[in-house]
Amino acid sequence: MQLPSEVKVKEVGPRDGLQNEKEHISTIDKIEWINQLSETGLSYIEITSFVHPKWIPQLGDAVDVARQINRNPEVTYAALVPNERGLERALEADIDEVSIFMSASEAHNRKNINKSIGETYPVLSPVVETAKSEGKSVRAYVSTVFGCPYDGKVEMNQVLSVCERLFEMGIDECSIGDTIGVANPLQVEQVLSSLSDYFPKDKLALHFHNTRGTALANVLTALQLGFTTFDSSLGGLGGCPYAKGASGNLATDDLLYMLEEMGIHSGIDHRKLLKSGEWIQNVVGKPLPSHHMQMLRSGGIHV
Ligand SMILES: CC(C)(COP(=O)([O-])OP(=O)([O-])OC[C@H]1O[C@@H](n2cnc3c(N)ncnc32)[C@H](O)[C@@H]1OP(=O)([O-])[O-])[C@@H](O)C(=O)NCCC(=O)NCCSC(=O)C[C@@](C)(O)CC(=O)[O-]
Repeated sequence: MQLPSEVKVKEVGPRDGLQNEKEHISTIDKIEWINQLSETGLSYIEITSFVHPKWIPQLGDAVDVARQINRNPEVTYAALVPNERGLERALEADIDEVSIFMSASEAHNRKNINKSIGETYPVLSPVVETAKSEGKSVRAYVSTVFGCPYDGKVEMNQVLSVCERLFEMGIDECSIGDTIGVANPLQVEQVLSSLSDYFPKDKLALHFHNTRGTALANVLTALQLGFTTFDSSLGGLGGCPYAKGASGNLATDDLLYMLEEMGIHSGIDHRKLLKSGEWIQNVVGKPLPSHHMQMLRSGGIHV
């Protein structure tokens, strides 16, 4: 089996993981969690979101969180930004990387950001331009690539067209999202083969959800095709509140186990990561879905 020797894992727990939590998590706890994650060897953490606080109340403290964390110079601190107002707040908070986002399907795009796909480009284009002129790198998410909770199947041409427009704007990386966890390895192979006909593999990341238990199988397929950047959330926390049925991101702890056992280096300390997973599990006050968190709870492993 042909596999890369090294991958980059992008931790999205503090943003994607927490955005769907109903119970308010205090700003102090968010900061403490990000500080812990910053010492695990992760090189990239998406810490919050500068969307409208009415749409995602849990992350309404984005500026305070971003300003008060301890910045480890080895870590890139990123945040979601939907528009120029969000960018103003992100720049005020001195975020390292700006993550814009939109969907490959019309219905999810509208439910999530209140605009059609066509109306979204002119909103995002000045965000990319200003962010770049301020010296920030920009990543884009394309959601619902493998299926939409409202429109169903998403045509590959639509995915390619959205990615092309985003790269034309000047983004540095595009994260391909299985927002509702419907993808399977065969589909991943088909979609990634098409994408790599048009865009360099090292400019694409994979953002899988484990809603139906297929996330790690999808990662393995992507690894075999030479993709090396994966988004994940510690403990499997997370999901998009504007996609019905979207649950659990691919869990960083489970991903890391598989990578390590296959000899693929990520630079992350699994034990420190699990300790931090136990800590945030106590804060959110409910069992986290990852396999490693289940094993910790049952006493099958200890940290
Ligand atoms: C995009 C909007 C803002 C449009 O929402 P809108 O209501 O259409 O906004 P608007 O542009 O019409 O502005 C209305 C008011 O909101 C203010 N406003 C406008 N923007 C902001 C802002 N950024 N921060 C603070 N305030 C803001 C703006 O200033 C204005 O204030 P007023 O003039 O009325 O006083 C809204 O729909 C929104 O915030 N949506 C975000 C929803 C969200 O975060 N969803 C979860 C993201 S997860 C995801 O997408 C999937 C992903 C990335 O994880 C990958 C995957 O799994 O596929």
